[in-house]
Amino acid sequence: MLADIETRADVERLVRAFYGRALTDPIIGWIFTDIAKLDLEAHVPEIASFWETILLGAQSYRGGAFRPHAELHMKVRLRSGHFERWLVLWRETVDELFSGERAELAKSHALRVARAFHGRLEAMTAAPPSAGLTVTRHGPGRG
Ligand code: HEM
Repeated sequence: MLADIETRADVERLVRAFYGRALTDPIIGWIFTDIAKLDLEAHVPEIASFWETILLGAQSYRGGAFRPHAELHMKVRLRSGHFERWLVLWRETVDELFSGERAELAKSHALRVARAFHGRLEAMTAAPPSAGLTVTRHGPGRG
């Protein structure tokens, strides 16, 4: 039986394992490697802090997670199929490594964030910032 997510080291292991899949994925890999040119070593501490804050109550994440996705969306439209794929890879990675309450929360929270991101991106596409809207951050800053 697998253990639950307990420490920041666990969170980092999860995040690294996820990117191991995501970066080579035939559906979304190119977005990270060719478009965002993701610097994984710079990115892992940020995203680990995001998940540590949600799963372990660490408050180590400073917020603003939506912004890089809005920037990405301007270059290459992030569609629901991309988010669906992201979620499949995330769930597979969580289930492969962990089991328990926090593992479940990691999956359910990802679904909520993916829906929120996608909804905001679609709204942006309908009325892009160049049409007079400003991209702002709402809520507690974790979205
Ligand atoms: C198709 C879907 C997605 C793509 C292509 C994508 C891609 C990216 C990229 C390229 C970055 C920026 C890395 C950087 O330059 O620092 C990023 C950051 C991030 N993403 Fe995503 N992402 C996706 C979905 C999600 C979802 C569903 C979540 C939520 C669970 C999420 C959470 C984050 C967080 C927390 C950051 C860090 C933001 C920061 O630096 O503070 N992403 N993502």
